[in-house]
Amino acid sequence: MLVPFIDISNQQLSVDFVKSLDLIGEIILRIPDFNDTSLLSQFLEKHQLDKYWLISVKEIVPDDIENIVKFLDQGAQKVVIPGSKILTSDYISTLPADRLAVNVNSRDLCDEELIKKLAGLVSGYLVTDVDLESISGNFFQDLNNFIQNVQKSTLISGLIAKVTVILQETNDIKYSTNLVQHLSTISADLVVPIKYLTLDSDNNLLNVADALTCTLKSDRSDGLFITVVVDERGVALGVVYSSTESVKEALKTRTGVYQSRKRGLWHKGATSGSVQELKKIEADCDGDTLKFTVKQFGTGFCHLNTRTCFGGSKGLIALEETLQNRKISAPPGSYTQRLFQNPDLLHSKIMEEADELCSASTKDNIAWETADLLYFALVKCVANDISLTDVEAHLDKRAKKVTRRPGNAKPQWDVSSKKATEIDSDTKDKQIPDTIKMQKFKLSEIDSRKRKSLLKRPIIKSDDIMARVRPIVNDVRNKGDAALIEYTAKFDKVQLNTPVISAPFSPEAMALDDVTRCAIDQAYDNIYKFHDAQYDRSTLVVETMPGVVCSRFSRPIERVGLYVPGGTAILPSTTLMLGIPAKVAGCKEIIIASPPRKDGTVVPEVLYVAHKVGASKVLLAGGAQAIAALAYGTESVPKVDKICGPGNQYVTAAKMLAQNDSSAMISIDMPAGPSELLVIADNSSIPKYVASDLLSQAEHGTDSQVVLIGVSLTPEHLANIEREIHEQASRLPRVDIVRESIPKSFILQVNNMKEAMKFSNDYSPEHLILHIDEAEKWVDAIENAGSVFVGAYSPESCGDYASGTNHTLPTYGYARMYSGVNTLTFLKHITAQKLTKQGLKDLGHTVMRLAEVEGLEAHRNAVHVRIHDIEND
Ligand SMILES: NC(=O)c1ccc[n+]([C@@H]2O[C@H](COP(=O)([O-])OP(=O)(O)OC[C@H]3O[C@@H](n4cnc5c(N)ncnc54)[C@H](O)[C@@H]3O)[C@@H](O)[C@H]2O)c1
Ligand SMILES: N[C@H](CO)Cc1c[nH]c[nH+]1
Repeated sequence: MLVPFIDISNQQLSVDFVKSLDLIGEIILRIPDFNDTSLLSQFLEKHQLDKYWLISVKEIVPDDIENIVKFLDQGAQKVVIPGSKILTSDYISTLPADRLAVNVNSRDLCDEELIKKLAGLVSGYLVTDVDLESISGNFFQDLNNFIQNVQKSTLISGLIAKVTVILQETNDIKYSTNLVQHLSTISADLVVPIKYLTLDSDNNLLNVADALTCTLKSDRSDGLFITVVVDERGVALGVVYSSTESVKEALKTRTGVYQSRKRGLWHKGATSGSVQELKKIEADCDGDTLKFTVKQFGTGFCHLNTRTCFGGSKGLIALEETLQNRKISAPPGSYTQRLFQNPDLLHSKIMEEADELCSASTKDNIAWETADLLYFALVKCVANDISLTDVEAHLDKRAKKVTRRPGNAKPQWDVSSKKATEIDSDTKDKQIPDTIKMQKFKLSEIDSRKRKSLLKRPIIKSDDIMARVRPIVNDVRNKGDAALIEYTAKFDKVQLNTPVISAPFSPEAMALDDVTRCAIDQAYDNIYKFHDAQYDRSTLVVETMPGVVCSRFSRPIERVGLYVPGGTAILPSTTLMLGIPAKVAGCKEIIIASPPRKDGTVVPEVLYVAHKVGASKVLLAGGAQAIAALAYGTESVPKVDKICGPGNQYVTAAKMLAQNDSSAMISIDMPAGPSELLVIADNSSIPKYVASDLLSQAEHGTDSQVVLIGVSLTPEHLANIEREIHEQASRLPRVDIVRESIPKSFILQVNNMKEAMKFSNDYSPEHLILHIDEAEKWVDAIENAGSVFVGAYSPESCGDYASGTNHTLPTYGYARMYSGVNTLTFLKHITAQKLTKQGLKDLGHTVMRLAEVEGLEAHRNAVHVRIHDIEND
């Protein structure tokens, strides 16, 4: 292996070059004097090295010791000190051995006594004064013996010894990969002054990547090195291949560059934007695998747009990602966003959680409280643009300190000096912090006004929303694509070059793993079957009286725009629910609109479905701006005839505005707003199923509303459902949303099924689930609901994704008069009639009389002129 050597008095160093050298491992820094700390501080400030050893030009004197400790505290990996000093200084010998290295003159290699004495006191050896000639002669054998002795003696103390060799400076010195390889056969590293190193091709200098890879071996026929890629926290992102060429490029650019087996040099992220900043390249213990540590940007490492090739994140990384997303755009009413905006609240919560953690005593409780505290602490970090990696860098830095602080508490926190208050851990454990619960009412105890208010949904301030949406719609109408791009940058924080992707879509952009693709394919087939069955392609023909034949046939709506929400959750399932009926109906042009991801792309699942349903374009925009583009058209978005799909209040308001503007010539499906669910449950219900169903809709948004009607529930049964709600909710990744939506939702206790059904029909829920005995028997009693789920094994999630029914349904009580999206949504019906002479003769007098009643003479005459002819024929 190669160890670069830098004399820090050299002012000419290129910062970029030093940064690249820092990627391959430890660097030895030579400082003029251990007594002078300022030069090193300046150097480190400029170069920010990760791992370095320090050696001084001047002999060490007793006064230097304090500074040596300072250097170690500051982060030096090892300080190189002559053996005589280590053995004679009481203080140095107490410093940790893994932070000390010794310089050994090549003449002393055979001094076994010295090696024995130093064993356990140091972990690094710098063999000096080696001349190039001797390295292939006897000296090599001596060095080999020395290394074996060192390894034996240090092994006992549990240390890993590193032996490095530095050559005497001569004029004609030439460093080669042969020399590096030669030394590596006996586990010695070659120290090379920076002036002999290069990242380019220069025959007189040693290329750093050549020196790094020359000691590696590949067990592959193509000679490539298996390369594990990890993030800064050591989490594996995936496995790729490297060659000497790719390592050269990686070191030069300090980015993730690999060797693709098919396509040659592969600059990771060059096309997807998911680039990597290179942090470290290391070889494994037996030199057949490389490890690249990187900072990953964009959607992630995997081509499937997940963070890693082994799936998404979890634990603290997942929490950090969620918080960072919330900071960019949080759902309305998000608790995390409230914390971002209110430092006082965050301060109080951190203090409160720290206090609760101190009082926690059982394992579960301690874990619970620690999780709470970590959450609030991380909110504070993210609010101030501090990452987990930054926090860990501090921990690592602290771990390098050799001096320890006493660690006593500040007086105001010193509980040992105060009279400790006994905490009854039993009571404490029973208090579940922030219970997530619904409001509760009994039908028999509320008056009609209260009942009416329970039937209402939260009031939407539609004037406010309209006032916000109108200028957006007008802008898009007047300025087209430019306005679309501008609003996407404003609301979605994405800068697009073009707002539209046209079919055929690139296979890479819709690449999915097999499991996801199969799931989508099965859902597609079921939804297709159910929607195809709804399409009656025959013509309806009725002879209303002899000679008068009326008919009706359907035709698809030609151009449709399908809105797929993407604010708080991206919904490929909505793409299925809208795209399939449009395809079944035979719409000629299908355009899908959905807010883009942070990297400006569309989710591959959405694109895959867009491709399956035959969409011609995907519009990368959300909210009112997307609806306006579909309604009026822009340079790149064709105007459509009908817009379908759910969305937030801005989407719904824009749909209503467009529908009311006759110049837009547009129709919409229905006002589909925030998701809602009503569950009717009796004592035969299974509490954990009931709770899971309620939460499945409550997690959609802070404005989602769920209702539980309990039919003569026993107090125990109701308590079990409530406990399940809290416990399951607390484990959800979207608990922040649920914490807002559940308290706005309610449980209503009734005495019998008749009362339950009456309330449900009056409420007209988007989804209705029957968790009751003999559930099918009650289906006949349902008058109003968007979609019904019958019995314990029909979770609403099945209708959301894959059973076959549609999930775009009327909310807000509109189920009273609207149906959910279905195949007919994308069809229009045309009627026709044919009258024979006799038919007209028989019907004509009725028509003429009615026209006379209405005073419409021309109508009457159109019949009269014909009847006159027929009668005079
Ligand atoms: N009823 C149904 O069938 C059904 C199905 C699925 C989803 N939903 C509902 O759809 C909704 C989806 O909402 P969403 O927000 O996640 O996604 P969305 O795609 O509807 O809205 C996101 C867009 O809103 C716009 N926006 C955000 N803040 C804005 C502001 N301050 N001013 C103007 N525009 C702004 C942005 O352009 C953004 O792209 C949820 O309420 C969910 O319950 C309903
Ligand atoms: N439940 C939503 C309709 O209100 C639809 C949906 C999409 N993904 C999951 N659920």
